[in-house]
Amino acid sequence: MDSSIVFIGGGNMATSLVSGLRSADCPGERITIVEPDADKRRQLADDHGVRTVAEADAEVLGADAVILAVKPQLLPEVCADLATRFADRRPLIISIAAGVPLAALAQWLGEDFAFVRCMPNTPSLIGAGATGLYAGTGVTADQRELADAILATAGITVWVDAESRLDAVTATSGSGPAYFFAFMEAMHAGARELGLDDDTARELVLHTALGAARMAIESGDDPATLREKVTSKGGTTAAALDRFEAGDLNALVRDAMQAAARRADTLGQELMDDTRR
Ligand SMILES: NC(=O)C1=CN([C@@H]2O[C@H](COP(=O)(O)OP(=O)(O)OC[C@H]3O[C@@H](n4cnc5c(N)ncnc54)[C@H](OP(=O)(O)O)[C@@H]3O)[C@@H](O)[C@H]2O)C=CC1
Ligand SMILES: O=C(O)[C@@H]1CCC=N1
Repeated sequence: MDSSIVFIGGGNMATSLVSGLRSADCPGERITIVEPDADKRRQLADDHGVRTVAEADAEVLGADAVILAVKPQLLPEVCADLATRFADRRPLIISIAAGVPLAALAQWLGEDFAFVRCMPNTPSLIGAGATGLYAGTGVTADQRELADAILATAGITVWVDAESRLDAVTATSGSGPAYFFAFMEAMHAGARELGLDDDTARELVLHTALGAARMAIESGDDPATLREKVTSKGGTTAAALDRFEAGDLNALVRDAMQAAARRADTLGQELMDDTRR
């Protein structure tokens, strides 16, 4: 890829995406990270061979794509500042901020930009990410291709045809890694309680998670079929799954995901309300 890409914010997600881009042979000199923290700038430059700057100027913002990778709560202020720094060139703006609607970005940055809103996840760091994307009006086919190419260096990409679906993507794959990590934590604790030492418990849990995910992807069978294949009648798995059912695991997961989706929705609304005041 030879497009020039600028990240606003050099935190966890920007690092994950830069790592994907560099692994896909995107030249370091085509990537600029705007990050106020000097230690982070040094680390990013050392680890990934990219250009880093403390503040964006018109030259930096004259790139092909500008990726907004700061916390949603900082976006109104960051965008208001950026809006004064663009020259005439209008790069594609790609936002990875959870919950922030394109209407809010247009309000803060200006209506004359093309926007793609997306939701990546942290496994992007190792090229195993999953990203949902939505293209706002005015995004050209080339810009859509560029956004897809950038995010595809970090894993799979899926496009949704309604912006509201990104809240569902956020609740599924954006926050999703944390659900699986929480489950691993719980299993790790459970294995220790059953008498396994810490390292053994950890190794068994992590490789079980990896094996289950790989099998679900590589076998093509759906998870319900794979679950049934593990579950011998009257056996140990049935004993455990019965406890999940007694605790209504399905309802709990549904409820948790709905809470995440609702939070994505209210996060954006709160920011828009704050900046209208
Ligand atoms: N974490 C996740 O799993 C996911 C996060 N997201 C979204 O990604 C975005 C970034 O999240 P994440 O990477 O976790 O957050 P981080 O806090 O790790 O990164 C944000 C970075 O932006 C820097 N920053 C602060 N102010 C400015 C500024 N004015 N100009 C440029 N950079 C600035 C921060 O520096 P400092 O720390 O010094 O303030 C920090 O390094 C969020 O909007 C989040 O919703 C999307 C998908 C998944
Ligand atoms: O928790 C959050 O708000 C961000 C968005 C998805 C994952 N992390």
